Amino acid sequence: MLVAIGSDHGGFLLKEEIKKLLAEENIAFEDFGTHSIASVDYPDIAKKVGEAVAAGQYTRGILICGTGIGISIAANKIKGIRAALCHDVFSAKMTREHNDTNVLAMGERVIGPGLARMIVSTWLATDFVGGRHGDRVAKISQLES
Ligand SMILES: O=C(CO)[C@H](O)[C@H](O)COP(=O)(O)O
Repeated sequence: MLVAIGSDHGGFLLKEEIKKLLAEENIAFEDFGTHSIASVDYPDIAKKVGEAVAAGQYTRGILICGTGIGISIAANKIKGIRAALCHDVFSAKMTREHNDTNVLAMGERVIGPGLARMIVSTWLATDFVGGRHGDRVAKISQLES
């Protein structure tokens, strides 16, 4: 498992918290920025992380902005990316089992670090179940061509 993580300024503090979690769980990661609370544009970060994941250089991506909405919309424009905005543990589990999502998005201005940690741990630990869900994910991929 190799995780690409990134945020805009609105998600910077939560990104730093999630990096601590990844280190605690011995999960390798690379930080694609931003590296301070100075204002940046979230599509630029989504592009860096999304393209790295879509290219197969990283197993999964984690993206954080203020709400998680903009950065997930941007990531989902990249071919091969299935990004899910999750602010609860149930959705984090189900989006891995049913949607095989390869990017998790969250909003620092929406949830606290404790819940965010649980969401990340659940999302990283949950496998795609395949079967009928595989057929549906294949149909999502067909929408890209
Ligand atoms: O949540 C976001 C996008 O969905 C951004 O983090 C948010 O729009 C940034 O806003 P501001 O420039 O006012 O800090």
